[in-house]
Amino acid sequence: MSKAPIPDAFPEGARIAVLTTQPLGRPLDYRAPAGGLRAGAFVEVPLGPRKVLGVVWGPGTGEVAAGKLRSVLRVLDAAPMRPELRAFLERAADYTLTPLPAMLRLATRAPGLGDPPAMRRLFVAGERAPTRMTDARARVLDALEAATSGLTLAELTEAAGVSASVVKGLVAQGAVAEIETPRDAPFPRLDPEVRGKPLSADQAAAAEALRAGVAAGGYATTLLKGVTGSGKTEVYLEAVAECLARGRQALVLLPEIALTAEFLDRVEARFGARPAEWHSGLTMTERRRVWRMTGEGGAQMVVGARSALFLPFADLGLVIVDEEHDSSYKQEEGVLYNARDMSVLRAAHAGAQVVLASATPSLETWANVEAGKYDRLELAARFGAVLPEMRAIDMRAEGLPAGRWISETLARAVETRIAAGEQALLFINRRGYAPVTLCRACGHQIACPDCDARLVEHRFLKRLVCHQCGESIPTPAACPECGKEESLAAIGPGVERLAEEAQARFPEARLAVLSSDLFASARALKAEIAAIAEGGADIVIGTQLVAKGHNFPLLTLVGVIDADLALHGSDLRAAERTFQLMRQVAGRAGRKEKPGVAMLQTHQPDHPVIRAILAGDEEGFWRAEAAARQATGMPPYGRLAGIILSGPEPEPVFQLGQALARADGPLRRIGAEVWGPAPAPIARIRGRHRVRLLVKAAKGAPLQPALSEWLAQVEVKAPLRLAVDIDPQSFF
Ligand SMILES: Nc1ncnc2c1ncn2[C@@H]1O[C@H](COP(=O)(O)OP(=O)(O)OP(=O)(O)O)[C@@H](O)[C@H]1O
Ligand SMILES: [Zn+2]
Repeated sequence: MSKAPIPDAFPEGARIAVLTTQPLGRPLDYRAPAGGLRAGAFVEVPLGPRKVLGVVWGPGTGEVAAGKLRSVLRVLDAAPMRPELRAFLERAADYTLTPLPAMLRLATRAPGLGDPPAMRRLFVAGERAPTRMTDARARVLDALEAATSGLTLAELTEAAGVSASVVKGLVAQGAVAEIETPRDAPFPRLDPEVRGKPLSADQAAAAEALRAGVAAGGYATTLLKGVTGSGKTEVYLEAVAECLARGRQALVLLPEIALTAEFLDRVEARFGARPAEWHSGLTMTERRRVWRMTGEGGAQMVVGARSALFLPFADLGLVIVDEEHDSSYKQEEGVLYNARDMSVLRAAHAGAQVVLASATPSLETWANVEAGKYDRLELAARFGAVLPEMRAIDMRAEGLPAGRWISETLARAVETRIAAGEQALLFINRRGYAPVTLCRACGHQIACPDCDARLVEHRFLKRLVCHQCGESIPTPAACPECGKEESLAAIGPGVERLAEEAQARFPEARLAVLSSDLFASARALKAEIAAIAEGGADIVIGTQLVAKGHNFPLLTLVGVIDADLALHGSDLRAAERTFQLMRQVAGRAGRKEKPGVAMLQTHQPDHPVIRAILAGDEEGFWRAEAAARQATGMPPYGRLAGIILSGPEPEPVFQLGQALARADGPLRRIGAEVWGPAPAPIARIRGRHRVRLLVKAAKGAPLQPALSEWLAQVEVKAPLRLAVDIDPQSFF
């Protein structure tokens, strides 16, 4: 049966369907305005008394009576949304069971995106130094230096925390200049012909294979697996070069903003200019420019966080997902999606190549390679360096006194490194000073009033902080339960406490503590990372922030304080996560001339996961892990969906869960099982009680339609809420 072609140009008066970002579910019918319009056009339409943004989705469906049909108010001056992106949004909405308008919102996150081109006044650094430097003036100059392009007066005063008169004063002295520029200028051209670094034979072979994929065009996904420090970045930049040379656009996703600074420098070295950036730290002006320029082809390359994959690329040819195993690619709030998986989906629609780069790929990706869905390229050796030696420190034999966490063996190794002018990293995956604050008099543990979680002491902030909701209280002097003074004791280590111990143990050493909550801004964090790379510290103490892709040339020793920490969760991925994290953090050691060592403090040196980490037997580890998941039908060999119900009172939440469990017919029909309802491991967050159900289905089962049918049977009325998490990564 052949379908009639769907027209994509509509004359004045034609009935069209417009999808808005309002929570209505489906597109609504409108009438095309004078001059007609095309499918994909961005429009403004009336909705009740309001004017809202929408996209022409296709011909009208006829659900609005002809007499009630309202006309499109205006067609916005923006490149129409391409069929590729519209199709992707529909598929992504179906896959994640997200209403289409919420998906559209992800793709339209730029202010004033339909405004006509205009000039505006920006402030940039001037030629001269200010006559007299003050704190306020220094902040203005810092803010200008940090901005990717100039800033408006409002952005500059906001970023620097100064009044407009400070800026005007600097302009008068020539230390700040005003320029008139088009609101949305194209980004500087990247030149793929600038020569890259000479590649090793392995690197060149992998780069050639990636180039060939890009040259062939069309969709394919390749895993670029390379040990830490093997030069994956250099290799995939060659694929970017090929893509740019063919006039198509490239997107590089990074898991962490703190990684972008170093990465942008490398791009500039390779292509002679900096690419566009997309992440939560952008100003509104920058956002709008990036959004428009990706749509008009004025941005050849975008480096960004996960939401960059919803940008309106004019011709997307390549997507790189760096550190593809990283759990931060899963968005855990709002629309629940995995940016790695959605990148593959987007690329399939756009006819683009995908490169998933990692030293420790996810089991999902490994399984897709095994199944022949993804290609695989391998970099087995470090570039100009050797892999670190891995050792265990058996903590049962160390006899460490209570309240101390650095073993003698590790401490001596640190001293040796410092004496040699090298750096050591002490790694603990826990923010704050101590995870538990306990009253020695009455045994009370201080908890968050709104969450089922203990408050974590942050001594640096002098507060107790809830890691679930972010609320905090000043650290009390007396027990809030029994009132006894000076009875509160910190139990267990966090990164701040470890720093305290290290300072006492190595009084001469210069310490740098890297934890996301110790930095007021992403910029301050980037500056600290750059300072460490240049040798500005002897000992780096860090959380998982330091495990990811940083290059610290002087770092030769990594000490993991508690390698067992993540091993024992009920989490399905506990083994996989531990393996990845330990291999990644160890991979920070010995990346240049001097060889490195990683020492893992553990109480279970014979645990199979710890042994696999030490032996570096990756294929063996993956095969064992895959076999275990296969035996239980767990992902990636089976499918899961989490249902999270919440509400201010526990009873109605449970009743809703029970109603769902009883009505499991649609799930049973596809052979799926439902577990629960059960209180969530964190049974209350922000005052809302939480209940979970877990649906498990066979790999090929039509899970989403069954879930839709199942969930449609119950009515979820405010204040109750229901969230669906397809392929859940977390189970809290
Ligand atoms: N061909 C090359 N010529 C010169 N330097 C190189 C080359 N390949 C890699 N390097 C250098 O080696 C270091 C490691 O490379 P890169 O950061 O690309 O590794 P990676 O595989 O991404 O590591 P990780 O997985 O640990 O993040 C970098 O400092 C990089 O500049
Ligand atoms: Zn809380």
